Amino acid sequence: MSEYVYNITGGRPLSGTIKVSGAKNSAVALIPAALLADSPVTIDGLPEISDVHTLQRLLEQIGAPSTFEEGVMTIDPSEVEEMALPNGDIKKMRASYYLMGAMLGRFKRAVIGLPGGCPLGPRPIDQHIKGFEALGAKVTNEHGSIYLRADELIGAKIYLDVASVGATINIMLAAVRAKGQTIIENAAKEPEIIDVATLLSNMGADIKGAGTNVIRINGVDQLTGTRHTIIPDRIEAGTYMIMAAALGQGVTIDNVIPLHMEALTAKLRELGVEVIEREEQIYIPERKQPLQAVNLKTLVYPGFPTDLQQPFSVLLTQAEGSSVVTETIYPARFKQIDELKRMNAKGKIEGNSAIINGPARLDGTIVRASDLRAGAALVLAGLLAKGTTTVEDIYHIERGYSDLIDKLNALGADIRREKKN
Ligand SMILES: CC(=O)N[C@H]1[C@@H](OP(=O)(O)OP(=O)(O)OC[C@H]2O[C@@H](n3ccc(=O)[nH]c3=O)[C@H](O)[C@@H]2O)O[C@H](CO)[C@@H](O)[C@@H]1O
Ligand SMILES: C=C(OP(=O)(O)O)C(=O)O
Repeated sequence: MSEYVYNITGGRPLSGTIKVSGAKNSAVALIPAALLADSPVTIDGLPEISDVHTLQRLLEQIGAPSTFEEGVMTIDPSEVEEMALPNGDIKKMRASYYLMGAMLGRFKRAVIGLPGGCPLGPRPIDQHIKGFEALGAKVTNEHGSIYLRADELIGAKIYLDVASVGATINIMLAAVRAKGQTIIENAAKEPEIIDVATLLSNMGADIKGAGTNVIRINGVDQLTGTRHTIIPDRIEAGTYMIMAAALGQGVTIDNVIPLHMEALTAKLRELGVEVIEREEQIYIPERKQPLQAVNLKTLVYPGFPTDLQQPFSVLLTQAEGSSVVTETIYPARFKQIDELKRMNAKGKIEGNSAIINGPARLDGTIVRASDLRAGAALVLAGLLAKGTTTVEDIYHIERGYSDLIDKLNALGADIRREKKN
């Protein structure tokens, strides 16, 4: 439960330039990765989101203090201690699981509580554990904490049953300090994995193939501090592209890597939206034609990202015809649909698909963000709706969007963060 809500007055067009922050899903791995160094690591361009602050507190607890100002964080891991992190902040986010790989790599031991994060249906970590075990760790679950213990870590060949982002990065974090070579097969290929591999390589690690489905890591004895600039957040950028497609009178999305956006760009064009790619920007001009229904399937990168499915489904409520959205990553990731129906959207869920019929004129009401991207979806619904929309449980949204309100209000939106009545 959150004390604050977003009150959104809908129907206002968006225009101007919006700047994307550093990627949440990189940030939450880069910060734990710094624990593997023997001297300070500086990361530039971090987003101001609660997941970053939560990690900062967790690092502080284990003796790695940091400073964080204007997106620049310097972490001093030189005195970090092997301490258990069973409860509290560890449960407030998903990616606290990266402390397992980082602590295992550094100390060959770790005790870390099971993570929290968005409730998207089952989110097992069996592939992370399989990887740690292959490297020689004994892994047990005791009273809700994962205990990892190894005499030494030894490189191994690990085939992931699913191309998991978290497992790929977590295994990489431990394997950079293992003896000999680790090969991760069926590795995930998301851009955030390349970003983490870049930081680790600049710290002295030997990693080849990040961004492909086979990653080879030769373990090293020591990693040292460095400075790294994070990649832009492709999910934040995508959220703004979708908002611009819905309500834009000419919106420039700045600080984006257009190559990372290709699946969304192609889908938007299919829907009837013009998308102009520039070097580090994407421009969405005012739409001159109605949106046409499209079908969509979420896939691992470079397919359509599951994290954009929920905001995109709101755009589909505005399209003419019937769209089918199929989730292959998290089959039950459709909690936004019931809330959208309360706002007059027409749709239903069948198995791992949502069928959305449009166009619908959305009406403002009180809705609840069940998770981060459902929250972003409801903000867009509120921007489109007639009257006022109140979005509750915004703490989910603030886990992943940096300065969302200021950025959107600067484009012409009317969103107020207010105490719940
Ligand atoms: C912090 C972070 O980066 N979060 C992202 C990361 O989450 P996360 O790393 O948790 O997602 P994964 O890539 O691991 O999960 C993908 C699929 O694999 C399954 N799975 C995963 C691990 C495992 O050990 N066993 C298993 O079965 C999951 O249930 C899911 O169906 O990637 C997801 C998929 O792109 C995104 O939605 C999240 O925003
Ligand atoms: C699911 C997400 O985040 P997390 O993995 O941190 O819960 C997300 O960013 O959409």
